[in-house]
Amino acid sequence: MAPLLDETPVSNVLCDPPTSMSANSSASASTPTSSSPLNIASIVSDPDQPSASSTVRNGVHDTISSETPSGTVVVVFQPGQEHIVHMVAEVLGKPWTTETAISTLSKTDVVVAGVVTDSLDRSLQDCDRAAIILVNTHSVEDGSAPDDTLSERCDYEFLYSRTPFLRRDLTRFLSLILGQTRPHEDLRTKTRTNFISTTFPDVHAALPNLDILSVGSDAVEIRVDLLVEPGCEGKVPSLKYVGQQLMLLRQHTELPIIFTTRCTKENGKFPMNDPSLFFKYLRRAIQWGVEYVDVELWLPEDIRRRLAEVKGNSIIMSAFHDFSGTWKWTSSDASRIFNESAKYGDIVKMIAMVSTIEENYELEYFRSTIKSRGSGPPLSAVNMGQMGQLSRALNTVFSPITHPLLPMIAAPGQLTAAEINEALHIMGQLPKRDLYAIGSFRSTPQSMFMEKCLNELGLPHSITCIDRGPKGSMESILLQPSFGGASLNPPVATSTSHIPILSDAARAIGLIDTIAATSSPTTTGTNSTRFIGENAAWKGIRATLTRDYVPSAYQGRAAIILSSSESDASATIFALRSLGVGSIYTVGFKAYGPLAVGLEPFTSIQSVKLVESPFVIVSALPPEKSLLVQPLLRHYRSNGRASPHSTRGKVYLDLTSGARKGDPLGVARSAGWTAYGAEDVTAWTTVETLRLLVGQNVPFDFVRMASGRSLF
Ligand SMILES: O=C1C[C@@](O)(C(=O)O)C[C@@H](O)[C@@H]1O
Repeated sequence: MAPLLDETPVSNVLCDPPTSMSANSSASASTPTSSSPLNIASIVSDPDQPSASSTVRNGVHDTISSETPSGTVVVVFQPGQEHIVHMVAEVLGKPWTTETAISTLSKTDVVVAGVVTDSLDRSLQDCDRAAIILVNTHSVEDGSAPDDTLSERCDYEFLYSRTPFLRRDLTRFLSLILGQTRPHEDLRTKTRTNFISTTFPDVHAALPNLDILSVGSDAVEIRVDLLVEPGCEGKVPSLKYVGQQLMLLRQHTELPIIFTTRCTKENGKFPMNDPSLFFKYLRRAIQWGVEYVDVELWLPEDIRRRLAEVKGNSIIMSAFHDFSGTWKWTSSDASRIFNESAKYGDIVKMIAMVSTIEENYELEYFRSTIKSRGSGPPLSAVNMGQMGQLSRALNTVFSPITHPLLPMIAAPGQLTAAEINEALHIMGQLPKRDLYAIGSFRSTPQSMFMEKCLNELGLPHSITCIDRGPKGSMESILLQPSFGGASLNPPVATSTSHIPILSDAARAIGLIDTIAATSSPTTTGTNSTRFIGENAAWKGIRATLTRDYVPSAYQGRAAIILSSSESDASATIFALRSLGVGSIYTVGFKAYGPLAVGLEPFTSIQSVKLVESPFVIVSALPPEKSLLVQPLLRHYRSNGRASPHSTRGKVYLDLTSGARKGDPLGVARSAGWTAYGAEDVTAWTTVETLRLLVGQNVPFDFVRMASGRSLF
């Protein structure tokens, strides 16, 4: 048997990572052995804070979604590419082995096992196939493609090249295939969703503008049929080429991808004489962990059913297009098509070419009859052609959009996100709102950025930056009749008057950083607007923490939070609890609010030394105290002898902003931590804030690019 990394007996390692130990427990094998000096006494709070069970997750019961994957993840790797097995284990926060008899492993708890391609047959002997998730991994760096039979044998396939994006792409892939992130769950709750139909023959051409292209989009469509493989012009691009193109696209956008093989009869280039070709490509897309797969309705039912059976965590978009110009939304065929699509589709897309404006009204009537059913998959329906443009503004579910920077439009009559918003505004569907960035000078750059986004998206709203000023001045803004929402930096307490409704997160955290407008229908048929106090910061923290680790990597693991006050730490506590962390040890503050239960304050240097190695440390210290975290980072450095590699201290998040003392991020990186600064959290939080304020998606990469390294 190949040794596990730390040479711990296999029986000890093939089990869940150690659960948290109380600060009062005596030292054990998992106690860090590093003897770095600790000098944090000056920030340790009084020991009178009662401690309670770390399993209590009050306030966040609705947000926990970090299930541990069930089954052994077997990573098939090419000779010489063992590093990919380590990386999978890292991302999952699990120990790994290159144990070759999988049958013995699958009876134990979750573990990552690497199997080199040549020994797959031997390794799988007597193995319960249902107990393992077989992931083929293949480096495309040398231009090669995986062996087709090997790909087909595996459940999933990860194509990679050694770029700075590899880790992030792997995390996203694993999170999706293991069901730990479900992007569609989030998108289905949005009032409107758009996707950008890219029409590039080669994804490379899209990369320089991808960030700007996808402002206002919730997903990116790759039109596989429009890809042109060099040397194979006029032919269906090979799976090898498609795989590389998809990998490239996914490495450059955090948005979910829609994989489309549009047929020749429906304005695409995929030949229709061999439906099994569609199955092959779409099945492979599912194996590649693509979030949305477009399955055309004309395909034989057997193919559609089989795709639905193997879809895993991908979402099937059933697609029907009619270009005849004679097809009618009022015909009985419309309902028949919807029902047939709904058999295997999670979303039903119906699109027809029209030549009169009335056909948009007919579509709206059809839409309302489908809505009135109250169940079944959502309908995404638009008309093509200039006369159909109205329907593109009225459709709310995954509206296909274009952008001036694309080489061509994907279908006649397509509009940009800005055009749709402008049309909605003119029709009275998107009234102008006065938005505010309320706070200190810190909110100015953020509000300037938001203003640019409003312009880019063609939104009619205004945004005004104002200082919070004396007590009561904010309240007077909230009472203005044209008030349309606000971002608050710094956040305000949930007790602030005139914000009567709170989200669950804001209530638990005790802070509001966004006031969002929600409109709901009244009994008289009109819409009434209400304002809700939200907290976007915790989502920014969670999104940052799950960039390089899947959510379950945090489950049951210890965390340390350093802060000068409970309020500076509360969004972090909430985010960590949403990831199901184990014990949370606190340094520098006492907690009394709804999130206090289960926190264990470090009471002395001794208690720091007695607890298990934390998986994550978050510092929310003010700049003048920022260096106080450095001894902890050194103490729990990642080369501690006692823990296996894949379970030792991992993530350091530094929420301190402004001129600071010391260089905690530098110290963390050199001590082996994956370290993030406040800028990442701020960018993710801005994504969430824009979504709450104006219901539009502005991708993280765009925010990060536009904000530079130091802005807001
Ligand atoms: O299904 C659709 C919709 C579409 O045909 C349109 O009409 O905008 C554009 C296609 O790229 C996409 O796959």
